[in-house]
Amino acid sequence: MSTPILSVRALERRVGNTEILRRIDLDVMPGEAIGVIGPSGSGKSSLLRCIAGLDEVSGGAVMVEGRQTRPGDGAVGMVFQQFNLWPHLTARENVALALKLVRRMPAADAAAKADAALARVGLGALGGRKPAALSGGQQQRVAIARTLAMEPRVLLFDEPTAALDPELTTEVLDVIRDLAAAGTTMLVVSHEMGFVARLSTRVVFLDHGVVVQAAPPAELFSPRAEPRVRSFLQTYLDRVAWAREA
Ligand SMILES: Nc1ncnc2c1ncn2[C@@H]1O[C@H](COP(=O)(O)OP(=O)(O)OP(=O)(O)O)[C@@H](O)[C@H]1O
Repeated sequence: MSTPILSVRALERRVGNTEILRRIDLDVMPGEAIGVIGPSGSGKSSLLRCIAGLDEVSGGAVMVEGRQTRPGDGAVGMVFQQFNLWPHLTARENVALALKLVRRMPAADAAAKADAALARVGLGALGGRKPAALSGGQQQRVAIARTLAMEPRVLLFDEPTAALDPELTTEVLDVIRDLAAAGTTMLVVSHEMGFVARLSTRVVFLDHGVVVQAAPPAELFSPRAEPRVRSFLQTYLDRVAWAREA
């Protein structure tokens, strides 16, 4: 029996009187891709941000490989909706920056590692370009390479395609799918339901800061799913049906 790579235990986040996350428990096995879905405001981003140590938790624990995570330990890496690349730096320099500043890696080693990370997202030939000379999809792939280069044990994606024009989402989703196929452990928050259904080993449905159901996609995306899950997913099916008719 393998042991979880990520354990979330009774995780709570409160801001004032608002309970944002209520005793979340989640064990993620090595190589799992966990889709996180749920209504707007249900706590999806907060869950990822708490796992990454970016939001303060009010109770509980986040452990990676049995050790409680600490800010800056690099155990968890996160990719955001916004790419946040430095406009004056090339793709390679953007990826290498944290390797030099945080990991204290010599410049030549950091550049080589950045090139390897860019190659993994299909941008091996574009390391010398600045963000303005890249498409939105390519910029997001640079942001993914930047996170990969730090070699986190667990990768978190928070709406990675939400800032992209629809025609640019596929290339980013393909990169995430390839990383999952290569055994990267990941949690993905996305409204791309078809992608989540195909990618995930399990899908977690959050509502009001509570895990309503966590199950393989075939169970969650089925008529037997918990009623709240079903009615949420129905809105997506309706939208697809509407688009077909339009
Ligand atoms: N710093 C904060 N202070 C107060 N309330 C907050 C704070 N951060 C988040 N919230 C609230 O917590 C709830 C969960 O927010 P969160 O962004 O995690 O939800 P979400 O499921 O990711 O939503 P969406 O799909 O719209 O991005 C929301 O009601 C939000 O308004």
